[in-house]
Amino acid sequence: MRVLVAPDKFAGTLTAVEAAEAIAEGWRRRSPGDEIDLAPMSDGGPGFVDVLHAATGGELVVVTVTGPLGEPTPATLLLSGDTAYVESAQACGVHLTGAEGVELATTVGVGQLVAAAVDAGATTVVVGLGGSGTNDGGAGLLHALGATADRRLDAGPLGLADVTSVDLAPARERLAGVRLVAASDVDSPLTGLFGATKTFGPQKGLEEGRIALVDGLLEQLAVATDRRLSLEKGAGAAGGLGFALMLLGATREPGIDLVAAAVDLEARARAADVVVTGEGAFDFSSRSGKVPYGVAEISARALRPCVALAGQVLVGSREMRALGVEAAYSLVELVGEERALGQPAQALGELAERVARTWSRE
Ligand SMILES: Nc1ncnc2c1ncn2[C@@H]1O[C@H](COP(=O)(O)OP(=O)(O)O)[C@@H](O)[C@H]1O
Ligand SMILES: O=C(O)[C@H](O)COP(=O)(O)O
Repeated sequence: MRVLVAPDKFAGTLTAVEAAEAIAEGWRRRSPGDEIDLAPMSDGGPGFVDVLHAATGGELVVVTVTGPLGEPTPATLLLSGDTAYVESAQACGVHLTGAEGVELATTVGVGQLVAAAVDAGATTVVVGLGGSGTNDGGAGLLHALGATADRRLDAGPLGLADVTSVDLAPARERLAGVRLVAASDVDSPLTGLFGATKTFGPQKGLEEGRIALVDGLLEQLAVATDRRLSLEKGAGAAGGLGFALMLLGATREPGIDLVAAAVDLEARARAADVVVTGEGAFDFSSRSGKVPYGVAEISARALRPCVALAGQVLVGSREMRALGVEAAYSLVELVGEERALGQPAQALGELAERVARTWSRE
């Protein structure tokens, strides 16, 4: 039988490519006759450029940008015809900010990446969003592309305090003739109960007691620019980078859909008998545009069952089936947290071997 293996990264332990290989390796141990098709995935977060490059080729160009806390940081553009793909996490990822950085961390480097793509001749720039350690409403990106304001746009959310006017014209001019796409992994609005700060601030190290203040600063940015756009789905992706890109005319596309189209996932799902997806933590946030949910949806369209392998499974079976996933299997449950985190590839292989016992017909 044929198995399509299409996982996301397991954040902090395995890239999507490593996860796919580990699953395949374990599956083959149990069912060596099965044909395995590897399709590592991304939803716009870490791995976005690698996964697209592996699937579609193109030229990789390394540039040095300003990291979220000001340090020089290498990042890679993928140039494919007149389209450039950039991954915001490379320039402002949570791995670059540390626990206390978020209030001062900036997305300047993401703006520099976009500028480098335009300078390289791209007329479409697709910005992958997700896995960020910043929460500046994308103000740094606006700054890097030439926008000005009566407060600092390049000093994280705290720099925005009492901002009342932002001149976007120079940034819009810089991008004249360029189509911008925000490939987002979540559909949160910029602010409020379901906004970037409240939902994703804590995972970036923002203290509970600071959420209202930082959310208020992003609200000031919205009022000074375009409050209506701040309510759009995806405006809150990557700490509000989605919003800043929309201010510059970007259209929003779920990153998972974009990657799935690039790797021709639906046709590959049709050619398979079962689809295996996965990610570090399979939780309810997986619902909003994350890889397992997107892969499950595509599998359903292809009339194929989809199962998920995850570091931790944090949804009940009813929610899981609502997500279109037939069964979800947990690394931590099989081997315990220490081994799951310490030997992730081996542990994932073992889990895949078990899952093949149930799902392989061999
Ligand atoms: N090998 C692993 N074993 C157990 N849990 C893991 C493993 N790798 C990652 N995780 C968990 O997954 C979390 C990250 O979730 P993930 O779904 O990969 O990314 P995100 O939700 O940021 O897109 C980590 O904080 C960790 O708790
Ligand atoms: O804030 C972000 O970077 C994302 O849009 C949500 O974060 P996650 O993809 O790391 O969960």
